[in-house]
Amino acid sequence: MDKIKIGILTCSDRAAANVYEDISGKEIIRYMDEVLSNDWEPIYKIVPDEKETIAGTMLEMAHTDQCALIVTTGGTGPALRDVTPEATEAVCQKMLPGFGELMRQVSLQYVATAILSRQTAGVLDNSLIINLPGKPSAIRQCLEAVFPAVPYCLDLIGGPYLVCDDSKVKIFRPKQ
Ligand SMILES: Nc1ncnc2c1ncn2[C@@H]1O[C@H](COP(=O)(O)OP(=O)(O)OP(=O)(O)O)[C@@H](O)[C@H]1O
Ligand SMILES: Nc1nc2c(c(=O)[nH]1)N[C@H]1C(S)=C(S)[C@@H](COP(=O)(O)O)O[C@H]1N2
Repeated sequence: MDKIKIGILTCSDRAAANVYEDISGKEIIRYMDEVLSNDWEPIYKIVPDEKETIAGTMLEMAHTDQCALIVTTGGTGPALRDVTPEATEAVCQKMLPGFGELMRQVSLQYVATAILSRQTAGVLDNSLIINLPGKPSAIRQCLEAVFPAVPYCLDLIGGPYLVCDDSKVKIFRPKQ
């Protein structure tokens, strides 16, 4: 069987310019390695905070690389150059606002500034895109909150059948 492809997209001017090491993107890869029982392969890219570049990379990951899931980090805040949610909205046919709502609610337990993130999620053809904040500590906090619903979402959009280590994530698939 083909490996499931997952896009990891770090949106950060400074990580793209090698001012700092991209810890957050690597943390997303580590999380997927820990929880997924499927054979999977990361398609990993770091781009600056440019809406057209981010949107173009999302389209490439979805259509050319056939990524079932695309997880972004960074660029979700209120600063002028934070445009990851705008890029996500530009390419998605459907938005899934519940992802952002839950991630902000969970993040508020850790930082009062959680409300500054405009992180969202949406469906681009057969791919699910999820935005995470840039802070390395936010990655696990946010993914743990939403991941139980991710496999069923992929089922509904014609993606691959995800299986997780039950001791790490309790996947929820409603009975059909
Ligand atoms: N990908 C990352 N890897 C490691 N640390 C990061 C990353 N993204 C953000 N950080 C850390 O979180 C802090 C706050 O992130 P900030 O919101 O300013 O980043 P950003 O908007 O994603 O990146 P930039 O401003 O370079 O485009 C940064 O100063 C940095 O210490
Ligand atoms: N879980 C979690 N969520 C978080 C944070 C965090 O440290 N942990 N940082 C907040 C802050 S300070 C900002 S400005 C916004 C947007 O961050 P971004 O622009 O790096 O995406 O995410 C927020 N959400």
